[in-house]
Amino acid sequence: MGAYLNTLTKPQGSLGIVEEIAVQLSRITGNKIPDITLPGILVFAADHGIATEGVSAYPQEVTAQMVHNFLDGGAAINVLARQINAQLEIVDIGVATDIDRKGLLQRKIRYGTANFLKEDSMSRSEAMQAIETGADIATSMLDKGINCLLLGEMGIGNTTSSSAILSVLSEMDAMHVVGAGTGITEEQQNYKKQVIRQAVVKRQPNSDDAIDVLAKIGGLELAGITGAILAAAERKIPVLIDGFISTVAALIATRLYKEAAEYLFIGHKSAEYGHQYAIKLLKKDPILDLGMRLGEGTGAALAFPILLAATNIVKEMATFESAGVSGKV
Ligand SMILES: Cc1cc2ncn([C@H]3O[C@H](COP(=O)(O)O)[C@@H](O)[C@H]3O)c2cc1C
Ligand SMILES: O=C(O)c1cccnc1
Repeated sequence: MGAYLNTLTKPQGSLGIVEEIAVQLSRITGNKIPDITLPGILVFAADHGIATEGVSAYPQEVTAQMVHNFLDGGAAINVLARQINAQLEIVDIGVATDIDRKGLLQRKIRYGTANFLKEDSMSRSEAMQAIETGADIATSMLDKGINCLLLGEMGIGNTTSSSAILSVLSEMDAMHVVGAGTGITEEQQNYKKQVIRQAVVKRQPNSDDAIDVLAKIGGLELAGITGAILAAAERKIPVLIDGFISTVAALIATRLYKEAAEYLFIGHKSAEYGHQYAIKLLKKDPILDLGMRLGEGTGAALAFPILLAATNIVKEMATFESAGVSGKV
């Protein structure tokens, strides 16, 4: 693929990272001209018991309210999904209340996680069920012809769970992995760090056992994303990851199946403080850096046109030979 890119009418390497993306996409799909024209977005929604510790700027009920907003088409991810003609599915994998709405994929494992400062977020079997659910839903999306998977989440309190997981997997103190989430003050961030430190000491997640980490301090939507990544990797389908939370779920996926990393693109660099360390652990460079810190899959949806551009370059550009342009001297 690299050699073919050098036959196209441009100075060698001049399309920079777009060329690297083209190479990775062709490696993933096994096609010189990868087809990613049917993007699908999965947004996993779930609640977090840790939200009762006052670690978010918004109350827990916003999770369910945003699910309604997703189904009504009014959230940021709806706008961006429409812009790229992506199929968008919303999954209730663990919202704390029942949501009876047409169009919602109702795959609730439990009514939110437990407060992991006091007890394990969920049982090991619930964590595994949530991973399987994510894999199942992704597989049925791929069965319908989706050839590029974009992943997002909604869950008030989930930056606390993600930071806790990252601190365990990176062996870094909470100081380095905690950020403002939805916009908490510095004082609240200090408290969030303390909560994470205490919870990790109490829960003792085994950093060599990613399922144990998910069960003890994780979230159901994170587990869903992990499962969706594993399913896409199995089908050799590229996956576009969003921001901090979904990158942490991707880290879990690569701990379960190292080769999953090959299928991943990080859509953007989140403004959430710990994201830089999460992407460093994954050994990936984010595509965009727009100062965003939203989640929902928005950074993935914004990066998708860059992936599409990489495939169109390969598909449509003339070669030096076909265009009669002189090559390198
Ligand atoms: C209205 C609204 C829409 C959102 N969409 C995504 N998030 C993002 O913020 C939450 C994580 O931040 P924290 O850990 O501070 O609660 C997640 O739901 C994430 O998806 C939202 C948050 C809010 C308030
Ligand atoms: O980067 C993210 O995904 C993110 C950051 C802050 C809040 N919600 C999501």
